[in-house]
Amino acid sequence: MVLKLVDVYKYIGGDVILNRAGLEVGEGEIIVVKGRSGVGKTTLAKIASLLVKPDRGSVYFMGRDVTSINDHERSLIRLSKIGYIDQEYRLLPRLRVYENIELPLALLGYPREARWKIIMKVMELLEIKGLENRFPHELSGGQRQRVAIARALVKKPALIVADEPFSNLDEYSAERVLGVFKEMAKDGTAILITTTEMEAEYGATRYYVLKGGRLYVD
Ligand SMILES: Nc1ncnc2c1ncn2[C@@H]1O[C@H](COP(=O)(O)OP(=O)(O)OP(=O)(O)O)[C@@H](O)[C@H]1O
Repeated sequence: MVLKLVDVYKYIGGDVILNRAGLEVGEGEIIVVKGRSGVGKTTLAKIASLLVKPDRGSVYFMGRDVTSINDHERSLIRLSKIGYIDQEYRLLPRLRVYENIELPLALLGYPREARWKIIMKVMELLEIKGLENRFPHELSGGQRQRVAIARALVKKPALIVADEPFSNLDEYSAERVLGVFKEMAKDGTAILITTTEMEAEYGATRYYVLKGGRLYVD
């Protein structure tokens, strides 16, 4: 199992957002969490990507209990093993597209030549080649979203957590991104996707619905 959440609770401003939520994502699996707006999908995605700690419950990553590890260890795991696609993209505004996508590879010490090859391949797959030298504010919403996706994919993480990754994409681009996720799953990557589309059919391994703080298998 790549990721396992057990009896996770999260309280925000006195409200219980996650109420004994449990979830598993195995190697090569695509898991989709559906839920209406404001139900707690982003909160769940942040816990799944080790950005946020649950108030109660346990988080296991690659067989290890990571619930209480320190921030430094948490950052190292996130940098090397987890690709998080933020709903708001969070591209660095002063860096060009190429530099944004390059950042995780640079931090992981990939040599320049190898970085270039990997980045060009991923940009081609996501159909954003040619935008290398733009700044994030010079992109459309859908292009920004794909740059954020590219940045999460280049390091070939063990787990991808994608928080509403298709929300700004047209049908064609969404299909294309889903195709890339499926290829990565074939290579063993575990993928967790959230969506507000309650009828979504992504050819996933398993669907959950998040409701009242609980996750139900759909
Ligand atoms: N920092 C915060 N302070 C106060 N309330 C918050 C905070 N972050 C989230 N919430 C609340 O927690 C609940 C869950 O938010 P979350 O962003 O996880 O939902 P979501 O399902 O991802 O929503 P959406 O589909 O609209 O993105 C919401 O009611 C939200 O208002």
